[in-house]
Amino acid sequence: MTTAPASRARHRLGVHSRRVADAGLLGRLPAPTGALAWVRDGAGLVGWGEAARFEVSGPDRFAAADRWWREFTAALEVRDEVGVPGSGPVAFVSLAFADRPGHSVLVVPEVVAGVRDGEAWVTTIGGRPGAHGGPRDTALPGVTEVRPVRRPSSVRYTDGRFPVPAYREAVRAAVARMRAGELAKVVLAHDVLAVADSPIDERFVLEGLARRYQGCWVYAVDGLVGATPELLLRRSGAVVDSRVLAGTTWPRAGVPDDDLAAALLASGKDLAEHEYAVRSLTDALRPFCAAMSVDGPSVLRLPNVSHLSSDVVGTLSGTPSLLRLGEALHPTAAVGGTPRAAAVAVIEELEGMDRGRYAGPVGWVDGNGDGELGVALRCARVEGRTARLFAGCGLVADSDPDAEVREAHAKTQPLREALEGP
Ligand SMILES: C=C(O[C@H]1C=CC=C(C(=O)O)[C@@H]1O)C(=O)O
Repeated sequence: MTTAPASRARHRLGVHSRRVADAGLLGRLPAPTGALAWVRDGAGLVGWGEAARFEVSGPDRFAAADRWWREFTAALEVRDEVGVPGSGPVAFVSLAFADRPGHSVLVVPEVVAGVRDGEAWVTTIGGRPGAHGGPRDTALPGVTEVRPVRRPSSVRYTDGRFPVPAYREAVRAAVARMRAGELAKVVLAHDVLAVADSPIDERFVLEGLARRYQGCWVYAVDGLVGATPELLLRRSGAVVDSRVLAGTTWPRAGVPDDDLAAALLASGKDLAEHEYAVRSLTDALRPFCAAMSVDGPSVLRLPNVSHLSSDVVGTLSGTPSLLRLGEALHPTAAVGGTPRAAAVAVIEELEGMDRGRYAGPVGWVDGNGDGELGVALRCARVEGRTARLFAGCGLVADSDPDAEVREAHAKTQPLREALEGP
């Protein structure tokens, strides 16, 4: 299913990026819903309004999104006074994990506020060419008021479509299949439903995540809100980089963090999980690169969990767009498994739920094909008073179902905290 872009996109739209004073990012989002964000430690992009939207599903979703974005940007009249990745036209991206049923979306905001290397700018998209304010404008276009951020006074939790007891059984079944040699690794996830007493303000969740999960990419696209520590791929011209995570431990009473980190680095099970994930990424990226290097694993410490982490950097040999590179890489064995096709089939069979955009690529692309795509982890799909939280764990032949249930619970902590507030 492909939805045509808004009819406005057929006319020649104006895009204007200009420098402004840095006034923060998340605090500028004007409304409780419809937030667009990709922010890490105060830098990144936020957007609001909708100049155009593209929706697609199916195995062709990356290519269709890429084609639509190229056509859309080719028809724009761009005045970019900033000239960095993320200035000029930008689309926020959130793609489905699976080929089916899946629902992927690109949203082009009317206004984007960006911060990069201490430099701030605003981009307006969709006005008549040349109609935007000049450098003396101080008010942000498209914003009449920033509505106060609301917090729910209570949140309760209830089963999602794939509750914990069924998840534990699915983990057991997957482990049996791996012991029988059917596949080497698979990542199984489950969901939890949070129900608040009032409509959830996406900005409240984003701000809570940004405060507690520094070093993570805090994101919101079309109601999917989260803070991911994992970067599928960033493209800045000819340079690409990725942060691969797999292999996890979590705080336990009486065990010093340093001991947990040392045990993680020495755990054969976690090192194997990690190695599958790194290899899936590097094998898929290598054909596009003239050079590539891997640094890791080391331990990435977050407030709720610690992960084995490797950073991959490559130099592209051609000029594939970020979306086309994402198509080759997704899903890595950090969210799918090894071999990929067998793992995806086992996920579909044993989870029996639609992951939606959880564990899919999320982030932004610009008019040069640059951008950042994270792996949509530690997230919730927010709709009115409900938020559907997702968490998954990489499994290998010697995984323990009870430990995986505890690990998945630790991975929902960021969203539970952000929904409930301080
Ligand atoms: C699938 C998730 O995490 C992945 C990323 C880091 C570590 C993982 C692990 O150790 O299982 C998972 O591969 C999730 O958070 O839902």
